[in-house]
Amino acid sequence: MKAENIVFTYKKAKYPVLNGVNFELHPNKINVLVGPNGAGKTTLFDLMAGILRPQSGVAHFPSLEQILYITQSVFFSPEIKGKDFCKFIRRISSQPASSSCSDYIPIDRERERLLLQRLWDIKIGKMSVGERRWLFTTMLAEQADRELYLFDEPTSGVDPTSRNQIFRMIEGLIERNKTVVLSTHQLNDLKHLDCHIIFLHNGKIRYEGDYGAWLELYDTDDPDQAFDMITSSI
Ligand SMILES: Nc1ncnc2c1ncn2[C@@H]1O[C@H](COP(=O)(O)OP(=O)(O)OP(=O)(O)O)[C@@H](O)[C@H]1O
Repeated sequence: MKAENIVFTYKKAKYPVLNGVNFELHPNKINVLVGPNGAGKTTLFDLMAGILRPQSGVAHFPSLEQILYITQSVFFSPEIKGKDFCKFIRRISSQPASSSCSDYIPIDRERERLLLQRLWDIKIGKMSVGERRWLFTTMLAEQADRELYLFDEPTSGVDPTSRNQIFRMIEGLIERNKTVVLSTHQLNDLKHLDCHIIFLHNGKIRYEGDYGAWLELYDTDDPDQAFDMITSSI
């Protein structure tokens, strides 16, 4: 799965957001899209999902039926409860919807089972931002069987324990040979993960490769410093 020389300009915009973007997704690592606010990460997700089409260049990604794309704002009625959401996701994945909370998270993931139990009878509108994001990301990714998973900032607003749970779930997808791309501004979270970094800035990919090699390139062990250096040098 790769992008070749993608150029994309929004209608009425003076300049292209993406101006000759090339990268190739790594099948066995967590692909992480990094870049400053407004760099075009969400735009690139929309292009990978086929929601937007490039003005030129070629996007080699599966068709939308083979993609699970969890955007920053998944909308569900605030009136439905955690359990209604879980059952709904089961039904649209053509699986029987169980009324038992414990059927939705494997038995060895005790903390996540407790969290789901807590959210089971709470309305989505009354959950915190982080609780809602954890529920949407975990349930959708666990139930849907796709080739490519796109997560736009899945851990934003989520506490460290739940962020870890989301990363464990993502590692599980990779073990099942799924391709995963996520975006994040929390670069320290990536330290202990096997990541393929795709760094987008000023319309182009400025770095693509291993997370450790990226830090070595900037002679630092602080990813925020490497981020600062890459964005100030161009
Ligand atoms: N629908 C749109 N029409 C016009 N311009 C847009 C549209 N959506 C985004 N943009 C512009 O395109 C640029 C890239 O936006 P995008 O949301 O892809 O960035 P991002 O890297 O995801 O940012 P962030 O890290 O803040 O989420 C921004 O300058 C934004 O203002």
